[in-house]
Amino acid sequence: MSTTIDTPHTLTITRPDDWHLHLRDGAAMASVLPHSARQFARAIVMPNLKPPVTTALDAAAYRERILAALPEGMRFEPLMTLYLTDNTDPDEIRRAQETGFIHAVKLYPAGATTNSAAGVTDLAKCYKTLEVMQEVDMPLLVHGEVTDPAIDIFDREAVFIERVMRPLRRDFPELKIVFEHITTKDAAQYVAEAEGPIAATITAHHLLYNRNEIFRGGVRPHYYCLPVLKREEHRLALVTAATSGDERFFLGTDSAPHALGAKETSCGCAGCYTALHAIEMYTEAFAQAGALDKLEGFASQHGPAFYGLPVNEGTITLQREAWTLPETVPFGETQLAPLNGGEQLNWKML
Ligand SMILES: NC(=O)N[C@@H](CC(=O)O)C(=O)O
Ligand SMILES: [Zn+2]
Ligand SMILES: [Zn+2]
Repeated sequence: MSTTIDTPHTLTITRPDDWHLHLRDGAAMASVLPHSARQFARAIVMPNLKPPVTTALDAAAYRERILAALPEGMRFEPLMTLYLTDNTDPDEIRRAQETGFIHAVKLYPAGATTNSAAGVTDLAKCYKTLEVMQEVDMPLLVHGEVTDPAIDIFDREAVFIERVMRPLRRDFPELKIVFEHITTKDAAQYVAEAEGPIAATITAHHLLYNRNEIFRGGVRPHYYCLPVLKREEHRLALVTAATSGDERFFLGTDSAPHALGAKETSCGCAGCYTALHAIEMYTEAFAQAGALDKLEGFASQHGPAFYGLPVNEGTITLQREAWTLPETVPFGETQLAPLNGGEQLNWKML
């Protein structure tokens, strides 16, 4: 770790939010929710449940289950999303907008990632719905990878920009878009240079690790997520974007819990569980870049500005102090392994 001698020992920032989070449902959700609520005041909650959250009614019920699972004394506001399908009714967008608690609609290209089978097969089928989203100012959140099996897995994000993102933004120039969990210099550059209402979330693991981590001394399934970790040059471009102070880039953990047995198997699920220690991971990444002064903007200010929400009241404090993460934590009836389980971290939230 290259944390230098003049790095401060404590850092206090406005309480952050997580603009991309998987909470799952039921007992599993009840296990992971307190981890996010410890650090974040709010989170954009992904709708890729089984079955997916496709209507305002589904989202209302899911929101109630989340609030009911929140431990006494903890405060946390789930910002709900809808899962876009080929058949999403444009009127559903108006209903969602009227709720006040649905803040975005999520595009999963069918087959691109975990629980995306019900996703969009052809964006042309969604144009009427996208028109209404643009009209009512409902953001579209995008898992930006093509699903064409002929495209190398490491190129799927860059190809998505050309095949999907550019035509989409040409046809809907006023539609608010978040390019979720960007992993390449291509995406960072595209967002930094694009005109109009586009932003990107960046995960802590894509700031800290490159693809070597998946194969360090053997296959390490807990480092496998989608979009998959990329080369070092891409990681460096993400660090540059996140620490630039550019309002278009903000925090989204993409913490994606899967039971231990679903990760450590012959065909393991995609997803890194980072909700346990996300803000400490981000702090490490910003400290390594000598950019701790840019963390508050990225973690606490740029996201609310994009979504048109107030910045949180209250603060959190991080201290430079070594602590060891548990190897596993409960996950409903079973266990899950957090990323970095059993390893030491350099920062601790007080
Ligand atoms: N990121 C992942 O690898 N997995 C996510 C889905 C997603 O965000 O693409 C999940 O739901 O498990
Ligand atoms: Zn995704
Ligand atoms: Zn995700």
